[in-house]
Amino acid sequence: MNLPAADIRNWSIKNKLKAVIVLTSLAVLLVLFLVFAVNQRNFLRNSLLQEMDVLSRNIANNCAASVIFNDRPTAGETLESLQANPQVIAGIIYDADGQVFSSYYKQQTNNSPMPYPPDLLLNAGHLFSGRHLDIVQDIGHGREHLGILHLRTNLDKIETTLMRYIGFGFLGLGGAFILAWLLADRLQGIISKPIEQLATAMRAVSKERNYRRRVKMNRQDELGSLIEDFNEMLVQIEIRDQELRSKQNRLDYLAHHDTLTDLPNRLLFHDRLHHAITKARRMQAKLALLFLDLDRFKTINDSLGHEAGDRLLQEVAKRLTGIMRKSDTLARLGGDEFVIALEHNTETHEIITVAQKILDTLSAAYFINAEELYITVSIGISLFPANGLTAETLMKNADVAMYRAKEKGRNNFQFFTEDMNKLAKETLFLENNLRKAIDNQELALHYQPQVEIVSGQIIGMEALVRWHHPKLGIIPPNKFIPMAEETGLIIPLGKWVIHTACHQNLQWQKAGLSPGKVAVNISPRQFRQSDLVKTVAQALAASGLEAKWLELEITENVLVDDLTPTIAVMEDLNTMGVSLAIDDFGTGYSSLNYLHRFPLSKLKIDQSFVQSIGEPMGKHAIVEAIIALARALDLEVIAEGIENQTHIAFLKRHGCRYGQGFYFSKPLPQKAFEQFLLRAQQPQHTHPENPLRN
Ligand SMILES: Nc1nc2c(ncn2[C@@H]2O[C@H](COP(=O)(O)O[C@H]3[C@@H](O)[C@H](n4cnc5c(=O)[nH]c(N)nc54)O[C@@H]3COP(=O)(O)O)[C@@H](O)[C@H]2O)c(=O)[nH]1
Repeated sequence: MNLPAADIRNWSIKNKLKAVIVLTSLAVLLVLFLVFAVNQRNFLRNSLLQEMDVLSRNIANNCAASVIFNDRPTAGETLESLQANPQVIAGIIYDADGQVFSSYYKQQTNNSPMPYPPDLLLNAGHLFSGRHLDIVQDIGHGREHLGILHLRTNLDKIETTLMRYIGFGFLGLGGAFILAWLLADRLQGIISKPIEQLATAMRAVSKERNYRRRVKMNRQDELGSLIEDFNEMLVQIEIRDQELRSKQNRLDYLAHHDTLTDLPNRLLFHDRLHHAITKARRMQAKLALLFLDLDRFKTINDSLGHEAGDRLLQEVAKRLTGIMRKSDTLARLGGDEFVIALEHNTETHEIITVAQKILDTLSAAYFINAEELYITVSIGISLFPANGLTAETLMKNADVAMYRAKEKGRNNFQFFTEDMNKLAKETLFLENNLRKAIDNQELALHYQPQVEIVSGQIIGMEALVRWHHPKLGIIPPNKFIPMAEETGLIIPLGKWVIHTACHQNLQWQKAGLSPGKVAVNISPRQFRQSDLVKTVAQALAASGLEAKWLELEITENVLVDDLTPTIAVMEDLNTMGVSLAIDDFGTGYSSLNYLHRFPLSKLKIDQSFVQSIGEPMGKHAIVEAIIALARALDLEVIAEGIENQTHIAFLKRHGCRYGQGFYFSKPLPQKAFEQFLLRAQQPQHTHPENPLRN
């Protein structure tokens, strides 16, 4: 049998051990047996040699006389006595001349005459050759050499005896093999069993991934150490496995949850919504998706800082969790957006109850960093299957409905209708078009005069952007400025406004129209843009307008950002000679504590306060307070949104020096504003109530 080394290597340890034990035992026994056989052979040969030596001496002595007396018959008789020894096959007596004197050949033996003994035999006295022992004995009388006796004995008896021994030996070896095999089978277990147990445990561990499993065996040898090490290794793996599992669980949790609020995130919500839809489809049930977006959260975040914003979001999440049922899924999509999937209570009146509860719960006061805050929420609602059959469509439509809620004045909820989609598409259309509007020269500036209330003298004008859409006509800034802010388009748009306003103002000055300062609105995103100072400098340089004729209107939200960089930008502008006014003053979150630190020149009272003047619930006190504050801080004050004499009278009475509003003029296109400036220079056209009207 041919056993390649690779095959043997593939044998089990058990079989290898058995083979080693059995082969080793057999090899040892075989060697012992060979040694014994050789010894035995030598012993038998020596015994035979001694026996033949005695026999040959006797015969040599007995036939000495026959040789002396040349008595061949007696010598023949003496040789015949060899018959008694069956091993002797021939005996020959040679005389001193080497001639055969007498001979004996055993009967029934195919004997050919033996030649005279060779020198080798004569010198040694005996010789084992092949199957014979030849022995030579001197025949002498005293010192006289009479001849030699040559006896030949066959070795059959020795060989038979030896073969018997060998036969027994092989039988013994066979028995020893069986015994060794049985013993090996038991002995190998001492080594291979623990290894097998280890292997079984390893297989089980890798299959079941049960690292709590241990191999139990009490041994003090190397295998004991191996098992101990193996168990220790399992302990380590178990610890690592637990660590890994907890890390994986944590990662899994983080991948599916919002870390700030601990609510499910967009990914998990999408998954759950998908399941809820599948279930609803199977059960032919309804489903409601509520899309929540906090109103003016950005303002709070900007004014009170991100930490306060985060705490507010956490509190909102807590309140929402408090009013949700277990079957509802609440998630935070990111920023100030939350979503809720309602699987029960999906009748319209029930959804309205939930939505109203959300509005009420979230609008209650929040106390964050010792500040009392209020926030509202706009909710868009889409229904399965009426408003969409997939999670994506339901989300999109609820989002669209939420935007409608924002447009409807925030702090309300809206159910999705197909019309809304049309509107959303229009908004997208506008956004895409706005990108091209600057290059296509579709933007224009309108100008609204700013007036010294008492004298009616024009002190400047506010530049207000308009979009002349080739198909849609004039689009008011309220419709595209927020979108421009959101998309970042406000940066190129704002640049265009500053450049155009500076250029136009100088043209009017050159035409001798005394337009005064031009005020340009700067949105928060524009202000935060690092190159605002550069943009303004470039606009002044490009137009040639002196900086003192440019005023930038920023909203209060800008002031609540990081103070140091805000002040730095304002100071750079101031150093340049550009003045700064706070627009919509009184509506934001600016801290009066810090107001004096900003290099401002003007406060602009928000038109909502001005327009409430004369109304029963009018904000007269606020208007008065802003005027007083401006005076205290040595700032100019201008009221915007002046529409009638009542407003004028109140403002005059309380010392508000400047004003702006439809009372004086609506924002006018460039040409119309030129006419307005011209008329203002002609005192004969003065209106009885409004010096600027005719
Ligand atoms: N970042 C920029 N914002 C701009 C720019 N141009 C305009 N805007 C902002 O868009 C908002 C809406 O502006 P608009 O429709 O032009 O309305 C202005 C006036 O028309 C309106 N106004 C003025 N007087 C009266 C009044 O007596 N009654 C009345 N109902 N409305 C009046 O107020 C708007 C000016 O407001 P303000 O800027 O706060 O002085 C508006 O927020 C603009 O700021 C631009 O180029 N960049």
